[in-house]
Amino acid sequence: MNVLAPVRRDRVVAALPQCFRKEAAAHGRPAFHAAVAAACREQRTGTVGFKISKIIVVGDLSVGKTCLINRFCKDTFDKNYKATIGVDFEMERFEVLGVPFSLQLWDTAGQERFKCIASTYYRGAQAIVIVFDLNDVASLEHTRQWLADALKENDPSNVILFLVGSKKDLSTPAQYSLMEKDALKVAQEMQAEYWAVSSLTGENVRDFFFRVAALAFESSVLAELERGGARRIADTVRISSPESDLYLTAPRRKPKCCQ
Ligand SMILES: Nc1nc2c(ncn2[C@@H]2O[C@H](COP(=O)(O)OP(=O)(O)OP(=O)(O)O)[C@@H](O)[C@H]2O)c(=O)[nH]1
Repeated sequence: MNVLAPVRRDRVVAALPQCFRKEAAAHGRPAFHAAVAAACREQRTGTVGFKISKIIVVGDLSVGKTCLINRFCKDTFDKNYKATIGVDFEMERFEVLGVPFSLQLWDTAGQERFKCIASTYYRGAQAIVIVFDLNDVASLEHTRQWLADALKENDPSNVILFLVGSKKDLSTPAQYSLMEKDALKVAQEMQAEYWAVSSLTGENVRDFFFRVAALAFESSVLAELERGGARRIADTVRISSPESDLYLTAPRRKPKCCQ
């Protein structure tokens, strides 16, 4: 018996959502990986349809992590600041290329005194979203430390990274373009995909989370195909090497700032 409600029609992903800036994108492909599209068409996605993908959202206090999640999940915006104590999470169900896929979005505390509670929830993330305030250069500088802390609990070769500038509505175009230059440099250094959003106006918020869902889904299907392929080969010839076409995704190096 299916006890879950059907996926909302506005959470259906039928094509790969595009990146925000080509210079700092997880990949520049215009469409889903061909192997992923074929697996979905032929219903060969294994356990991916039952998977809940954990996404952690980290960054300095008051940069707008809670507002970002609330804008997407509840379409609300609160102008009053209420610190997150420890962690909180929201679930969002999607359908990607016809396959159900859920994101568990973990909102973590940015305040130093709650950080040790929050960091105990970092483990097992499929994507790390590091948020900074586009109007506060110190919050951008601190993103390297947030990434280093989050990677202590996760395998750097297996997570997708996003660097998100928040409160875009508060910066003038001139201020924004200056900040974006620095942010792109940091994103490239981290090998993170860069986005700029406003939770007040909603600008880019939906596009951003759709991209997160799509990339997490794509990497889950690729991992499933690799596992399936590896099992089949192990049954016969017992060969596997990173050069073989079993490895559909290139293992990512540890970001320079965390070496
Ligand atoms: N103008 C504007 N204000 C924002 C935006 N996003 C968040 N804020 C404001 O920034 C303040 C902090 O937002 P939160 O989402 O609570 O920040 P947080 O990062 O979750 O903070 P911690 O829980 O302490 O880590 C609040 O007063 C929000 O109203 C935005 O896009 N535009």
